Amino acid sequence: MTSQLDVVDSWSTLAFHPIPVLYAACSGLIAIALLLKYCHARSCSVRYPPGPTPHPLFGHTFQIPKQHTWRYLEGLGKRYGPIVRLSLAGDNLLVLNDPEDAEELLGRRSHNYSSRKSLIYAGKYQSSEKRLVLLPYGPRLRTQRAAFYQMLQPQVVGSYETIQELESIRLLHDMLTRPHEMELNTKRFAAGNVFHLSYGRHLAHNDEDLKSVLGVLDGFIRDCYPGAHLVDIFPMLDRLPDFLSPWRIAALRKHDMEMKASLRSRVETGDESDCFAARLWQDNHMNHLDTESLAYIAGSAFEAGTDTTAATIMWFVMAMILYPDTLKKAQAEIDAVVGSEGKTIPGFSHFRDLPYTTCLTKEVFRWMPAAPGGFPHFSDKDDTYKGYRVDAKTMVIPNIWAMQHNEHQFPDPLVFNPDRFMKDNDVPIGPDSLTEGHYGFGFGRRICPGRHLGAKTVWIGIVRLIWGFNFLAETHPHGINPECCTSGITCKPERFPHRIQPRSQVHATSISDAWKFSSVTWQA
Ligand code: HEM
Repeated sequence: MTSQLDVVDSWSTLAFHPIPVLYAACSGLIAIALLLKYCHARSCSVRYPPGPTPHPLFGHTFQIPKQHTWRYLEGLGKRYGPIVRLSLAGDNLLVLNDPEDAEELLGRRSHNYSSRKSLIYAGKYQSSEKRLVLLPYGPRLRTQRAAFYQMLQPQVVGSYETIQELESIRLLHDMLTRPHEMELNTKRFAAGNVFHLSYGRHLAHNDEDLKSVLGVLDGFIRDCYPGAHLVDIFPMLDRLPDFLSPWRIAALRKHDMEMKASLRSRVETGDESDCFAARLWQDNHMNHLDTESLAYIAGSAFEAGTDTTAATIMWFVMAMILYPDTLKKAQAEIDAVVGSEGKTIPGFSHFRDLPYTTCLTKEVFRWMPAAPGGFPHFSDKDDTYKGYRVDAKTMVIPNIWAMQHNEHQFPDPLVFNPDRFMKDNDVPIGPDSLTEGHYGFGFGRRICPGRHLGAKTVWIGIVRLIWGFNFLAETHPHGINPECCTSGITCKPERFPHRIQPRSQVHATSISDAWKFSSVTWQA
């Protein structure tokens, strides 16, 4: 009989015998090899999304055009399918041309797709990593967006209507007295609204405030352009000392200037004013934001709200010249509500009586989106989607242009046709509906926090312009081409020949009277 001790002994003898050891080692190696093979097979079955063949060194950097990139990306979508992969200056890009994919990745999977690519020049130094638009996903972004939400949620936005109506009287007056400065008039209107809401006072009449606001804005947009600063392409340049990095000193100087300008506006605003900035400071016991973050929240409203709003109104003017029947139909609708004599200017109280004009506003957002290429989101972790592999740190581009010019959802997409929103239950019921049915305000946790305000600003501007003016082509309308537009984060029409005329002398007098009255109100 074998004792227990013998069994243990025989195991140990067996264990150290060379043949079984060799056997065990071989089986281990075979298992590892099989595992590797399995992993490899798996990684092969999860492939990257399709796209054009990249250059071995530069990827697609020199294939992607800088002008009207969204149209090129739309073309890739038609060729390779709605999800396209590219690489640009060392970054992985995932282009989404279909809203369903954007809603899944940027919406339902937003925990992974809500960051922004970090920018050393504009983000780290110029903004001290506190500028909302550039913040990566995390606690700081959540706090800043919560503060924004407190100020810009639909219920609160209702209380800004008086300011929006006042500022739109200025727009009417500017179009009456300076019809050739359409672009500047729309920018003054857009910036004026956000300035008034943020700091409780209107832009100076001599355009000094406007020029400084637009100057900061243009500079910041340029600083964020891909490739604008070498350090954002080669981050190791950030390790160089200050005396070899003049760009760093320049970025820090811009930061100082921005802080000083914001502080000046804050001092001029005062605590008692009922405006965005004053409320932010008053409610800060809830948000616990430092002074720089507070300054950037108010500043972000300008950066993101001025160009987008102005561009939308410029596209509206072009649409009215190219599609005069839609203008006539909207004028008839407005006249039926406020009278055709030109004595009563329509306002927010008429919203529910103006479904066609409201659909016309939505169609402007769809026809020529102000941010056609979307704002890129940035992913934090590896993911798989529809059998495709999406690496961590991929820049995800929601191509709003392609989504809003999709034949299936929007037949004849290049045609400006407000009736497409007048179908059955789609007739607008409240101001919230302005942001629905199109994708012009982005997606998921980074969706535009100013959309309710921005959409209503555009609406009141459009409704009142339709009420008061006719828009005519200086030459034949065929000379006006919506494809002639700027390229960048926002897209607006290049200068086009146009004439803006009051509909009648009574309309003109009503505008002048309203302007005199509102100037008194402003000074009061
Ligand atoms: C017609 C007007 C406007 C349009 C078309 C528009 C469009 C957009 C779009 C497409 C985005 C990017 C969303 C994304 O990343 O998915 C965005 C972001 C943003 N918008 Fe607007 N916007 C408008 C007006 C405004 C206004 C009036 C404000 C402020 C008062 C504003 C504040 C912002 C801010 C702060 C962001 C950045 C949000 C973030 O990064 O988390 N926008 N907007």
